[in-house]
Amino acid sequence: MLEANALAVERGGRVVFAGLSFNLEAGQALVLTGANGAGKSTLLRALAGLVPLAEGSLRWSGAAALAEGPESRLRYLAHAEALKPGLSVVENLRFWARCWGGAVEPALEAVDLAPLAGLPARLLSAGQRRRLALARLALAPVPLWLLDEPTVGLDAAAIARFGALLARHRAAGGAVVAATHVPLPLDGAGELRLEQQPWGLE
Ligand SMILES: Nc1ncnc2c1ncn2[C@@H]1O[C@H](COP(=O)(O)OP(=O)(O)OP(=O)(O)O)[C@@H](O)[C@H]1O
Repeated sequence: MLEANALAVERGGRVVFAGLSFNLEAGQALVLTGANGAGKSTLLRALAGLVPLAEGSLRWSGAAALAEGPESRLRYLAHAEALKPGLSVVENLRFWARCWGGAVEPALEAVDLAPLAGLPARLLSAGQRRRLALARLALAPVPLWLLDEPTVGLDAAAIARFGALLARHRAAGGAVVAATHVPLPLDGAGELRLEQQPWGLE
């Protein structure tokens, strides 16, 4: 699905990482680990096409991955939930469903937020906000999910539900790349450990 070859990214004139290569096939998961500042978020942003590559190449394959633009190929969930605080839970999801398609009710059910559907997003707890962000993944299917510390703030039940969502995505041929400092519910995932660059330790 995705072949990353000798990737390098520079930020602020410094090399964040270089020479990173990996392959991701349908159904596979890759967990990015490494110290603070090692470049996990930067790699996710580069895979999402939000940060330019200084070197290397990304090659996509498969009809779904090549269809139209990045929106049909991947979902990127950053640290920030990017919610609209004045809109209710269900209105937030409807906004994204208008962009990407998909059904709102099953997505709310997938993260157990249906009972809070009418609540303004500004009133959600930290874990509920994170669950609403994750609900976006359950809208329209895309081949690749890029997730930055997706379980931060989630309780045990929410992590289990998220694990089920990940498993359904992978069983349907989806792939996952996730940055994390804690174990994730991703059976059989590979690990790519990013090493801190020397300047990051100064
Ligand atoms: N726009 C930028 N300009 C300059 N340096 C940047 C920029 N964005 C990120 N960096 C630097 O790139 C390095 C990697 O940052 P990144 O956020 O990718 O690390 P991370 O591994 O995700 O860290 P954490 O575990 O703390 O989330 C850091 O040293 C950071 O300061």
